[in-house]
Amino acid sequence: MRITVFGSGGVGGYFGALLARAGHEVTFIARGAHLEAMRARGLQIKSVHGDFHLRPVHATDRPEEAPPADLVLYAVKTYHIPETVGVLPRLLAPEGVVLTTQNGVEAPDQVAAVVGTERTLAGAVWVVSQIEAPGVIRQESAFRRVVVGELDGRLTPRAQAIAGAFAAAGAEAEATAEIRKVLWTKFLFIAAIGGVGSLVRLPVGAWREVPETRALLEQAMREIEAVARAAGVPLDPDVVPQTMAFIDRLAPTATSSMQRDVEAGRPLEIEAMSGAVVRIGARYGVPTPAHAFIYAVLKPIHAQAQRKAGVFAEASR
Ligand SMILES: NC(=O)C1=CN([C@@H]2O[C@H](COP(=O)(O)OP(=O)(O)OC[C@H]3O[C@@H](n4cnc5c(N)ncnc54)[C@H](OP(=O)(O)O)[C@@H]3O)[C@@H](O)[C@H]2O)C=CC1
Ligand SMILES: CC(C)(CO)C(=O)C(=O)O
Repeated sequence: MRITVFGSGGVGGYFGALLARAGHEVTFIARGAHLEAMRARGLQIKSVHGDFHLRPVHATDRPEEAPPADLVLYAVKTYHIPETVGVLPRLLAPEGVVLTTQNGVEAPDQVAAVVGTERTLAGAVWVVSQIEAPGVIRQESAFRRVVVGELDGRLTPRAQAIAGAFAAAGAEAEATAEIRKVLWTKFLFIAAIGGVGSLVRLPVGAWREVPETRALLEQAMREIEAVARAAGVPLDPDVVPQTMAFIDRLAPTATSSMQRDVEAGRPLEIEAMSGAVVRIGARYGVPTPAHAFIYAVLKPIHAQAQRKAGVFAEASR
């Protein structure tokens, strides 16, 4: 397959590298020091599943230099979607599709609004992976799972072929006829633990058994469950106890990526997390006070980090 990775960070860089190692023709769209390092030294993967080094790699910051793609792996953060989504149609071959990888539940529809539902596949991704240094990705989790689905709920050969390509490259991957349910189930987990963890700012073992904090976590999950049901998403009846049990099994040192972003002063995907719960809840008349509170606290922290990131970007030009 001819693949373009748009956003070559923790997710795009890691899975793109796996796919390139498996023999696919991969172009990486990147920028800044990470792009320069990839051009100069290739892309180095440090992973619990084995280190490897792709060299040379085809990396560019000019989308027009990417050959028409059968698959675009779209892996920018959610706050970069508005400024990048317009480029996607130009990256695609006539039968090409975009696979979204973002946390949250809105990216697939944002992409479909630009490239069309028939050219959009939604992906749900489980991995812990990040840019450790320019040109270097560190992948830390035993899990590296991708679930792929059509927005209209059909189980199609193309979704199966793309999941098959990820599986052949080493990931756990499957195609599903229920991608909205999968995305919302992950959302219920990540927006709740990410939101509460970003307020508490301690590893999960320090707060999941504190009765008041546990109650807040459960309320944050129940609000997402209520919004999902109002939106017609058929979550499992016991999705909240299932997710609480999963959180109880996490290593006590675990944190979410949003919590790590808060602690590092990076921008946050807060609009796509609690922001989305509040917005979608309002659309269906579902009250979401816990997420409204989380959103109100984290929104200015995100804004401040974005201002700082803008200043640094300006200074490095
Ligand atoms: N990392 C993980 O373990 C997981 C992440 N996810 C989700 O996957 C999505 C991607 O996350 P992640 O991979 O961590 O994000 P990263 O920040 O690691 O990677 C995104 C990359 O896209 C780049 N980018 C953004 N805009 C452009 C542009 N216009 N041109 C070129 N490059 C651009 C960023 O560059 P720059 O830094 O310069 O902005 C960055 O290198 C998120 O929605 C996240 O929630 C889901 C599961 C796990
Ligand atoms: C929990 C995890 C690692 C699963 O992929 C995740 O998506 C995140 O921390 O944002």
